[in-house]
Amino acid sequence: MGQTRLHVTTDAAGSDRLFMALEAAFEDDGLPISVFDLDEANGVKEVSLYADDGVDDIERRMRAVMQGIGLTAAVEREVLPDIDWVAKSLEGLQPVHAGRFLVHGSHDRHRRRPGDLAIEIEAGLAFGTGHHGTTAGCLEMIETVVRREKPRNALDLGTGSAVLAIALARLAHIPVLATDIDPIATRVAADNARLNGVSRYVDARTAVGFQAAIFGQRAPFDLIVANILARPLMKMAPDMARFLGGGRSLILSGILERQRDAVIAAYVGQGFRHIRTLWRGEWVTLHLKR
Ligand SMILES: C[S@@+](CC[C@H](N)C(=O)[O-])C[C@H]1O[C@@H](n2cnc3c(N)ncnc32)[C@H](O)[C@@H]1O
Repeated sequence: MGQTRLHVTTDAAGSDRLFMALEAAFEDDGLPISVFDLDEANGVKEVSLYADDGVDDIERRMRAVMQGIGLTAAVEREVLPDIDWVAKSLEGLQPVHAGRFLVHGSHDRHRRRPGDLAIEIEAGLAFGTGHHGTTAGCLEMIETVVRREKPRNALDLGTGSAVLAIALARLAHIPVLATDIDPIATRVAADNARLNGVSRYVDARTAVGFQAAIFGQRAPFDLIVANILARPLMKMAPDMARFLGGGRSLILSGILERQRDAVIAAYVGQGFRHIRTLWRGEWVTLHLKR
């Protein structure tokens, strides 16, 4: 059966509140939630929650969440076709440049230019085609940090398609532990590492946060990159401090501009200092050091 998208149209302030409230309410269900600009000039946004089954119950809970934050708006449904829509949507996507990196699909191999560090990402079920501001921000930050610090082992936590792990491997030729909570993402990550000729560097594993023995075995890391979301990243601050080597760099993304100060504060509390912020749309990417 296809997936159902439950969506609500609202203004910018309403979409922020709804996104956060849904994130909190559905955290344990692990349902994807997204915010999309319907009309950027007029601040009209659409918040979507994707459900595979139990849609009536999820819609009821979604309405209760909206009631809880005093948001009155219609919840609409769209049954998504049972086709590989990710593949379909990627067919039309343009390659993305971020620093020296070029992230592209197989159909755009001919558009690589000399000097590009090309990363080919096949259409798949995992997040990370380079088009999102958080991925592009991380790619840019990775280029700067790797050039300056020459890390010798790295961790990409929340690897998705492995786009960042592949970038690290291609640029620095170093072992990268690439972990994700989602076993499908981990499988896609390993496939993409193979496709890009870096499987000897990229070790894709399934793990929730830092809950696996492999982290202890591979630590301390010279560089950690984590593009997840602000709240889980704040919770992980003590573990990041534990597994990152002294004087080493951490790149964080998946953070909205308005969450930036809170995330920095959580990390300063663990002995980190803020080095640089990159803004991409409403998203920020942080470079921190310990
Ligand atoms: C925004 S995507 C980033 C993907 C890719 N790294 C990129 O930059 O495009 C976040 C990824 O983090 C994973 N994730 C979310 N929470 C996690 C957790 N607690 N531990 C490990 N992975 C997590 C998700 O499954 C998803 O693949």
